[in-house]
Order: sequence, then structure tokens, then C-alpha cells
Amino acid sequence: MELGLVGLGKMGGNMRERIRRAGHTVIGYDRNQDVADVHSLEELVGKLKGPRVVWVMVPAGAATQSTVDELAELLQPGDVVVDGGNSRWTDDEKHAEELAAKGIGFVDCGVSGGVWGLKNGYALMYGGDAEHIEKVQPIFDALKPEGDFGSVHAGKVGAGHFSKMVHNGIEYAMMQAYAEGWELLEKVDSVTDVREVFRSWQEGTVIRSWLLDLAVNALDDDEHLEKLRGFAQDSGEGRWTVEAAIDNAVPLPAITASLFARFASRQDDSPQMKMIAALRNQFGGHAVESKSEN
Ligand SMILES: NC(=O)C1=CN([C@@H]2O[C@H](COP(=O)(O)OP(=O)(O)OC[C@H]3O[C@@H](n4cnc5c(N)ncnc54)[C@H](O)[C@@H]3O)[C@@H](O)[C@H]2O)C=CC1
Ligand SMILES: O=C(CO)[C@H](O)[C@H](O)COP(=O)(O)O
Repeated sequence: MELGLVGLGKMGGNMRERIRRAGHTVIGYDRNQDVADVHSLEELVGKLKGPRVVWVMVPAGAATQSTVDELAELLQPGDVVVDGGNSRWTDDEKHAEELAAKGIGFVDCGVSGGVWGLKNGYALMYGGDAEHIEKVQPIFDALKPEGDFGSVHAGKVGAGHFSKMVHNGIEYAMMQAYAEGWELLEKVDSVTDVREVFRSWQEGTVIRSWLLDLAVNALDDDEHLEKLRGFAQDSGEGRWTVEAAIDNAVPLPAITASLFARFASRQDDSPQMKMIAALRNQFGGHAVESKSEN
């Protein structure tokens, strides 16, 4: 089949390649003309035969919104838009309504696999009506990993991105657990080769996982991670997971702590710890360190 793909960065570029390898035609648009097949969304839509399927793989928020708005003007009734980016699930209903007003279908699709997806396949979790999903199915089949799992119709519109959001929340907490264990192992003198301990865990242990394999890759590149600064960004899904937990009164202590650990990583000198130090000093006369002593 033919697919229009908008956004040809780390994800979209490899996805185009994987879908082409499966024998489909992909016409890609990116505002970066170095990687694009066409010069505009209008040209992309003009080159596709109807009913069209256009997959959006750009950053969540403004870039996705403007692309959906433009596609709503360019596409025809019976066409389908898939949002494969990490959009907030609450945006999906809005996008589905905006497109439905023009007779255009909408599917939200959480995509997992990162830059390894070209080789390993992309795990997909999608939401929307069966009639729209059916039109995208050959593309889902091309992207998904080989084997029985890795692709799910999670529910109605929004369910795909909600599932991906929770997946990323779990990703935060798993990474935090490996990171904390690694720091503790590095701290003590008795363990002399932390990298080999991590490597040994890759087989047979209860905690083996792909993230653990990636941790070993990272340690092979830089055994004590000396080239990196302890600073971690977040792109939204962890925050939305915590917000959803609050809305639903579901306790998520591990995921919430892992999100907050990232915030802490961006502080050189913790303001709240200044207050803790000041209060300990006030009530107990405990020693404080002044800036000049550092
Ligand atoms: N990198 C990852 O591990 C994963 C990323 N995602 C999501 O996939 C989406 C894309 O991520 P990446 O490829 O990693 O980002 P990226 O930054 O590598 O690529 C984004 C691409 O979109 C293009 N772009 C931005 N605004 C545009 C617009 N208005 N019109 C046309 N092109 C536009 C950029 O030029 C760039 O080539 C994001 O929503 C991201 O959250 C989802 C799963 C995994
Ligand atoms: O979806 C992903 C992996 O599954 C992306 O890599 C995402 O960017 C990870 O989230 P964050 O940037 O908040 O760490």
C-alpha cells in the first residue's frame, strides 16, 4: 500500500525504511528538506492515491497539532491520519473530532523501540475505530516485531497513547532502579568490577531485560560513565503518567520518584536541601556547610 509519512527524524526515518523493505510505497515529508521526498504536505497528499493514510511522527504538541490542522484541510473523507508520536492521550479525542468533522478517520498509535526499531521492529499500541485501523493494518504489520506479540488494538481513541504513556512511566522506574543499583555497586570497595556484575545479570536473573542489555552497552562504551554529566531531561510522558495517577487516585510511588529524580538531576545546588540544612541547624544546632567551603 501507499503511506504518507510526516517527520523523518530518528524514528520516522527508520520507519520509512522498514516499511519500504516490507514492499510498501512511502512518501515522506519533513520540514528538513535534506531527508524529505516531497517539499510540502500539500505535495505529499497530492501524490497519494485515495483513500490515503498519513502517519504523523513529529514532536508532540505544537508540531503535531499544526500537522493535524493542515491535514484536516488537505485530506478527503475516507482518508485516515495516524499520530505515532508521543502525544498526550488527551489530545487524541480533540484530533479525532477535528478530523471526523471532515469525514477523516484518526488512529493514535504509541510506538516503542527507539532507534533500534529498524532492526528489531516497533512495538505498537493503537486506539481508534476498527474501520480506521483496518486501513492502516498493512503498515502496522510491516512495523511490528516478528513473532506473536508487539502489536495491540488497545481500545478507543486515546487508548494507544495512554498505553504508551504508562509504558514510558514503567520505563522511567525500571531505568531508575538499574541506575540506583549501579551507583551503589560503584560506591563500595568490595565489588571490583561492576560492569561484569551487570553483564552477568543479562542471563538467568530475575532482572534481565533489554534495558539491562542497553546498560551493559553503555558501560562497554564508558565503563564508569565518566564522559557523561548526571543530567536527564524528560519529554512529558512521565509527568502525564503521574497526572493520570492523581486523577485516578492510583498510587505510583516508583514512577513518581523516578520522575522527580530527573528533576533533581538538573539542580547543581538543591534549594530544598538548603532549607533542610537551615532547619536542622535551627532546631538542633547541626552543622551546615556554607558555599565558600565547597
Ligand atoms: N526517539 C525515540 O526513542 C522515540 C520517539 N517517539 C516520538 O516520535 C516522535 C518523533 O521522535 P524522533 O524521531 O525521536 O524526533 P526527531 O527530533 O529525531 O525527529 C522529528 C522530525 O520531525 C521533523 N519535524 C518537526 N516538526 C515538523 C513539522 N511541523 N512538519 C514536518 N516535519 C517536522 C523534524 O525536522 C525532525 O526530522 C516524537 O513524538 C517522539 O516523542 C516515540 C517513540 C520513541
Ligand atoms: O518513547 C520513548 C521511548 O520509549 C522516547 O525515547 C521518549 O523520548 C522517552 O521518554 P523521555 O524523553 O521522557 O525519557
